[in-house]
Amino acid sequence: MTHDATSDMPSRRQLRRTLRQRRRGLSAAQRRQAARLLSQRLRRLPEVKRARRVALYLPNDGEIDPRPLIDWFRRRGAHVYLPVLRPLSDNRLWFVHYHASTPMRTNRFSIPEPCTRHGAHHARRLPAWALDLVLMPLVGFDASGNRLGMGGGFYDRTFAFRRLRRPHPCLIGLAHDCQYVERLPAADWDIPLDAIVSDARVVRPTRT
Ligand SMILES: Nc1nc2c(c(=O)[nH]1)N(C=O)[C@@H](CNc1ccc(C(=O)N[C@@H](CCC(=O)O)C(=O)O)cc1)CN2
Ligand SMILES: Nc1ncnc2c1ncn2[C@@H]1O[C@H](COP(=O)(O)OP(=O)(O)OP(=O)(O)O)[C@@H](O)[C@H]1O
Repeated sequence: MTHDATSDMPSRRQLRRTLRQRRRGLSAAQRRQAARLLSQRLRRLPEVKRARRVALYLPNDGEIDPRPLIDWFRRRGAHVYLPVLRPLSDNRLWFVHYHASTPMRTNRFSIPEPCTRHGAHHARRLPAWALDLVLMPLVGFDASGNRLGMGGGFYDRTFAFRRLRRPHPCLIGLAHDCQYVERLPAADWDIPLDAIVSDARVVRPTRT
């Protein structure tokens, strides 16, 4: 009989369902407040202050909203990028420069993303390794800094190279604090994050 430390925990699928419901259940006022607190917390972190090329995301499915940071980054002369699903469906992400007049389209998950068909935007596309900082969405996080995502493995695949080439880019998961669980069942392919920041805490992973 096989036995492992995660066998008595709810499955990743069950956890995803519960935690996604939980974040979607927050009121508009709670979301606004959480986004404000998150932004204040992030602005104090040295790796955030230092970053020149930053990827964030447009919130979907109750995710905590990183958009209050966009103007702050721009004022500091940093460039902001958004994830774009790579065509040919290899389940990896590209990052495309994002500003007020960036042409957008919705991807197959109905999330808006910069439209890369627009010729001028090809040049504004960065591979993942060229970023300084990636603020990534998550569904669940735990005290050791493990991350549970939407289940597509997009971020895991895109940043798999970082196992070999640490510490660049810096990876920070963002969450509503209600997405915290004491212990997540980790998977072999999970990429280690440098920190997870919520409206109420900063988790620095304990493993190296
Ligand atoms: N805001 C945001 N952008 C992101 C991600 C994310 O998690 N959040 N991603 C992080 O990887 C990538 C997209 N990955 C996603 C994976 C699954 C679903 C999702 O909603 N799945 C639905 C089924 C939707 C459908 O098939 O039409 C579901 O599971 O219920 C969304 C995004 C890239 N962009
Ligand atoms: N580096 C990788 N190479 C190949 N397959 C991978 C890699 N990372 C993850 N996968 C595959 O992707 C699938 C989804 O992974 P997982 O459940 O960890 O996604 P997630 O981290 O929750 O999602 P996301 O990163 O999109 O937010 C798994 O079936 C896994 O086999």
